[in-house]
Amino acid sequence: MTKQNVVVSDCTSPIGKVRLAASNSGLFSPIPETLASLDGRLIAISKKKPIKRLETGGARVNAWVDSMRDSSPTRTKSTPSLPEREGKSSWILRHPSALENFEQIISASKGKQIVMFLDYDGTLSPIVEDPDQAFMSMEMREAVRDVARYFPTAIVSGRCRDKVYNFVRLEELFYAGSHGMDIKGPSKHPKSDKGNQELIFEAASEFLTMIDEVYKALINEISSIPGAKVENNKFCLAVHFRCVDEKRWAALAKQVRVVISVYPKLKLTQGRKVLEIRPTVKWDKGKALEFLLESLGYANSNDVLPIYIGDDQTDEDAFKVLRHNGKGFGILVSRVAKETNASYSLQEPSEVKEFLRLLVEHERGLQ
Ligand SMILES: O=P(O)(O)OC[C@H]1O[C@H](O[C@H]2O[C@H](CO)[C@@H](O)[C@H](O)[C@H]2O)[C@H](O)[C@@H](O)[C@@H]1O
Repeated sequence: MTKQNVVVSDCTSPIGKVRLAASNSGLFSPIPETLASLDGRLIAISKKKPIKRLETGGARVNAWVDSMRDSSPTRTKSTPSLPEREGKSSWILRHPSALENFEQIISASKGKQIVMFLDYDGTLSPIVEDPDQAFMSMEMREAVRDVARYFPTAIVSGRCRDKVYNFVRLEELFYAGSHGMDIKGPSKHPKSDKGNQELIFEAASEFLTMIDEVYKALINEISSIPGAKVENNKFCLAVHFRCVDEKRWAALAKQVRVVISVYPKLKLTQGRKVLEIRPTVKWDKGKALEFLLESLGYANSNDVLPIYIGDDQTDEDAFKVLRHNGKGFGILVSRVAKETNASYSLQEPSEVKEFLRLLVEHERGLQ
């Protein structure tokens, strides 16, 4: 790989500081276990399997490669076709379509303020090989813009906040980048209890230098692996292996783990064909969701219905918060059945767009 393959960050410097305690949580990644049916399609059911952090031995590397292989399950030839399957999936019964159950969601929102939380990659934009080309469609952008007219709306992404803003380009939204560690609100938002004061929050400012250091080390280390990319997401890093030959995944995983093994305050997690390096702060998309609800004046309120739509493992933190608080709904975007704390499901970004449109239509009908 040449260094031109390396994605260079366009992120800016820190604004404020919030110090949080470090945690040493373990790593979990989805391992497909069995197959079931989802609306007539074959689906692999994933189970979380704990993986110990930062060990670089052979068995551990194999475990990592297994979970890397399964981090974005796709249908293969060995997968039975639609008619080959029988029976109803218990998964789809537990996580029914948010489109087919739209009325149920609407009736739960009666007398409540919907607050919309949207993940970016795989939710608003389709998954593509080049992370810099993950554009959302004009129609999706319109749908998000319309939703934000009626409901406070936040984009919650693993990406650097500036980068995700550059993809979405809607000033009226809240943006939580770096998996929620970097939050900025619109300069004016009537619902915010901060009034017209701009909302800015950073959960891991003290890690900026470390992340930058690791970024440089990783660029150097993985430059020999064709297709590998490091993306600087400001408070975290993403090492992409979507374009790396599977035979090289073990080498890549090992190199990444060797680099971060000298940084005990960083942890390694997985997303869709991506290894993510994050500070061990107790902050995630779930905390960002709570923070934003509080900023909007809805802490401990029963008058709010948060809806969070996301496709990835890191979105589970937000789904968990909603489930735990018994308020609002998580909606998982996935074609395959996964262990999830989401209440509903949607298959792909086009269904997300449809769902957003239905919400807007419904709200317009009320006015
Ligand atoms: O929280 P998200 O907004 O979903 O961000 C998670 C990661 O998304 C991006 O990577 C993913 O999408 C890429 C473009 O479709 C794809 O090439 C990659 O394989 C996916 O993992 C983003 O590039 C990462 O920085 C984010 O952490």
